[in-house]
Amino acid sequence: MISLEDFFDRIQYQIKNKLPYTIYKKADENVLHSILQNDNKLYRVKNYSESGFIFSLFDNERINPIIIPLSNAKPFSTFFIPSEAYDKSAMIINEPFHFPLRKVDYMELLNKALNEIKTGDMQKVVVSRTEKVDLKEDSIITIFKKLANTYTGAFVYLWYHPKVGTWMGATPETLFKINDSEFNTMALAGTQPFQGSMEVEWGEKEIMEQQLVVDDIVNKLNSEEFNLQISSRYTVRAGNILHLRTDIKGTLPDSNLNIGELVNSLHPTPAVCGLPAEEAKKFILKNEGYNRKYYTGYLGELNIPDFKIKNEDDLLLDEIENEELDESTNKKSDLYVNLRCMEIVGHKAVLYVGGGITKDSDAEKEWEETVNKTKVMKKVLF
Ligand SMILES: C=C(O[C@@H]1C=C(C(=O)O)C=C[C@H]1O)C(=O)O
Repeated sequence: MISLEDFFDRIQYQIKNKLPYTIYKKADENVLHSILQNDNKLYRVKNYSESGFIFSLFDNERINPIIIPLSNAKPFSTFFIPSEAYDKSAMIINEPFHFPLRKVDYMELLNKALNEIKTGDMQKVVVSRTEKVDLKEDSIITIFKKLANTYTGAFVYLWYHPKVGTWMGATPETLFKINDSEFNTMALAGTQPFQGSMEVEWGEKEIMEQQLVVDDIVNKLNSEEFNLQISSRYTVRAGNILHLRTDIKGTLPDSNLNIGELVNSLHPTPAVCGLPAEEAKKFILKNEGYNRKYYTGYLGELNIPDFKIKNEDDLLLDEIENEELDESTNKKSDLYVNLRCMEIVGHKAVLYVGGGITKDSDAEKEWEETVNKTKVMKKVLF
């Protein structure tokens, strides 16, 4: 472990020298991890046997994820105690939208999606939009620290590559985790604003929308082979909003399982695309009117040695050197869906937000949902 100051000095070095890096903090852990690339090349995943931090587009059919490979990068970790865990009250942010997307355009997209669902074969489609805001704070490190302090229950990350750009987010959604033969994932869908209580009622629309995600994951995984255990559905909080969540866990049927195959069978889940997936994706690419890029893609650790740094007791661990990563170290993968994220472009942030549409959706409410989702990012920007 290195000191917090040393940790951020090393990040500043990367920024100054335009070298790729990522910083991230997992949910409910008090450790910041970083992986700092030694050169400025753009590496891509070849066969998912590599170790590193991966970053994938939503539309990943023709292009493999970017990787910051441990073979050309150094991982560092530091102890980090969030100083401002999220407040108990709902967040109210009254700020003008600087570059508002015309609501009418989004309403048109929502109505088109609804119409397609009612007249065609699609059961669900997730549509989305962007919103551009001016940054008041110039330092992305400061914004990242605020994000990590505020959303202690999320996977919070900052990612930079000179050939791609800067992305940051606080996502509540796991694509999957693999530790040895243990496999964990979740179905997260359905949204309502957090208004001070977790004891809330969910409408039929949200329950059905989330159940579609559960069923789809279970179908794709082959329940018996994975020996799946499925939790009951419960409410989780992600900042100013609540979601429905089901945990799904199992055992990998084959220790040589190709992670790439698993990724490609699960992504994109109906939580970010729709059902049937192909039709929903086609609808999205044709009608959304902008490029999602890495929003609703996936990101995180691929085959990373298990450093077992989770709390203060592990502080004695020394800086982790690449030399220590031998074949016998247990390797874990921990991948997330890129939600509640933004792209930093100059002095502006492009916020990405969306929501699932089913036959029972109300366009006005879906618009409101995206407005609420932007507040997750705006809370740390204003
Ligand atoms: C698409 C997003 O979130 C997804 C859509 C949700 C919904 O429609 O209720 C809920 C959680 C996520 O699975 C987003 O945050 O942009």
